[in-house]
Order: sequence, then structure tokens, then C-alpha cells
Amino acid sequence: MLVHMPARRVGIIGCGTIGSQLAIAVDTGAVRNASLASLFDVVQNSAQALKQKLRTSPPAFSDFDDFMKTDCDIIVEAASQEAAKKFAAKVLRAGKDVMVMSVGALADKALLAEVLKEAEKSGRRLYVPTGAIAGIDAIRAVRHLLDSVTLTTTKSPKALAGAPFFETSKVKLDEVKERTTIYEGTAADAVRAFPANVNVAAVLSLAGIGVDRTMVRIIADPAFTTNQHEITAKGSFGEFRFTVNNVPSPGNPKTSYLAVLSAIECLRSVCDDGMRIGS
Ligand SMILES: NC(=O)C1=CN([C@@H]2O[C@H](COP(=O)(O)OP(=O)(O)OC[C@H]3O[C@@H](n4cnc5c(N)ncnc54)[C@H](O)[C@@H]3O)[C@@H](O)[C@H]2O)C=CC1
Ligand SMILES: O=C([O-])CC(=O)C(=O)O
Repeated sequence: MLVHMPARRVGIIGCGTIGSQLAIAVDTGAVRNASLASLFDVVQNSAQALKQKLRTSPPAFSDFDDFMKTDCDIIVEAASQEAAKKFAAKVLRAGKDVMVMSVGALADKALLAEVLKEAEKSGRRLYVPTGAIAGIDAIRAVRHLLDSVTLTTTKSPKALAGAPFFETSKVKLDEVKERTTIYEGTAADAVRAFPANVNVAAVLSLAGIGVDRTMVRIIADPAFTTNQHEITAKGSFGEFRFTVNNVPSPGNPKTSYLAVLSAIECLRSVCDDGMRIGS
């Protein structure tokens, strides 16, 4: 007799680029053994507009408490670091799994400890997708042997625009006419300065040697049409170099299409009780 996990009821926080594609993947059956339970976005129209595109017409909310009253097993945050900070622990406390895309929020050690404590208390899980990079499986496997990890992110000025970094920096993006390194520092500082650009630095840090030892370099290159992330890692295991050259999402040049696909793949592996590939 085949015994399947019951279908997972999925709630989505943030109905933008990633949230919409994820909702469509569940709605169309591309994520098996899952159903869409509920949508939430601070912008009421965004949740409603997404609902109109779906076959299953899940309830759409702009109030978090109302959203949380719906029956969900897993809630995906695909909104902002602010949203991840506000809601991740609450979701776990309510007895639901949480998948976080705005992983930079978890660079805050006090928040990470609180979220992990809630996960332990409730017996639910925090899922962190690989996102817009590659090689996280290998980094995890050698985490105790790592000496250094560096992420070099190259994006067009258009994809970096609006980052809080520019509020205090001397760098003026509209004056960047050639490939320019605009930031070098720790992952902890990078995710605060570029909250919509290098959440991947937090994923890499959580998998490896932490936000204070993982170094980040950000390059603005007007000739770039892709979002490139290059990871170099060294240690007694040898040396890794992983480079991805990602097509940006049509709706949001900051977000790589790979991030959308990774979110879908992570949810698929959570919901489907079949084979799991990779560590
Ligand atoms: N981990 C990774 O590899 C990656 C993470 N990201 C992050 O994932 C998140 C989602 O990305 P996108 O879908 O491209 O963004 P988006 O800007 O296209 O959509 C975000 C949606 O969330 C809503 N929102 C923002 N703050 C909210 C809040 N406090 N409560 C409820 N709704 C809120 C917005 O109204 C918008 O509809 C962003 O934080 C982004 O930086 C993006 C790419 C890669
Ligand atoms: O999508 C990407 O290329 C990476 C990104 O925005 C992030 O990590 O926040």
C-alpha cells in the first residue's frame, strides 16, 4: 500500500515576482502534493491581482492576522527582510513551517536564535532555499574545513538602484560608466546595505562560516545584463569556485530568475515525499 503525506497547504507572504511564480507553480500542479491556502501582501491590490490569475482562487489579505487565521501547513516569505523579521518567528509559533527568501534578515543573530528556538519549541521547520546561487550543498559538506569564503556579485547599476547603501555612500550609481567595485565587507554588513541584492550572502554564510567571516564584494557593471554571483571557498578540503550568470526576472531586475526556480524547487522537495537528490 502506498502511504503519501497529506497535501501541504501553502500560504504566501509577498505577491511580487517570486510569490506570484510560486503561487502559479502550486496552482498549476507543478508543485505536487500541495494546494494554495492563502495570499498576503501589504499592498492589497497585489494579493488580489495574483488571486485573479489563479485557478483555485485562494483568499487574499492585506492584514497579517487575518491571513494567519487561514489553515496553512507552510508559509513562504517572499516579501522583504522587514517582513521576514516581523513574521518568521510568528509563523513557527503558530505551528506552521516557514520558508524564508529574504534570508538577509537571518544575519541578525538574535533574530536567528529566536526563529530557531520557535522552530524547536513548535517542532516545525525553517526552510532556506539555495536561491540565486549554486554550490550550497558542497559548502555545507565542508563547513568545518573552510578557511575563507568570498562572494563576488556583479549586477548592472539598474539592478542595484535603490539600495540603502547609496544613502550614505559617495558612490553615485548614475556616474558609474565602467565596471566598478562599489562595496567590500562582511556578509553581515552587505545584507543591510543591499537588502534586495545579496540575500544570497546570508544563505552562503548560514551554510558555511557565518556572516562575520564570509566576505562580499559588489561590482556595478553597466555592460552587464545578467546577475552574476561567484563564490570562492578555500580550506583543507581544497578549493571551490562556483559562478552563476543569471537572467534577471522579467518583473524585477534585482531578482534572478534562478531565485524563482529555486523557491519552487525547495517547495517541491518539502511537499513531495518522493526521491530527494543532493545533500
Ligand atoms: N534568497 C535569494 O536568493 C533571493 C532573495 N530575494 C528576496 O526575496 C524577496 C522577494 O523578492 P521578489 O519577489 O523579487 O520581490 P518583489 O519586490 O517583486 O515582491 C515583493 C512583494 O512583497 C510585498 N511586501 C513587501 N514587504 C512586505 C511586508 N512587510 N508584508 C507583506 N508584503 C510585503 C511587496 O508589496 C511586493 O508585492 C525580496 O526580499 C528579495 O530581496 C530575491 C532574490 C534572490
Ligand atoms: O537574485 C539575485 O541575483 C540575488 C538577490 O537578489 C539576492 O540575493 O537578494
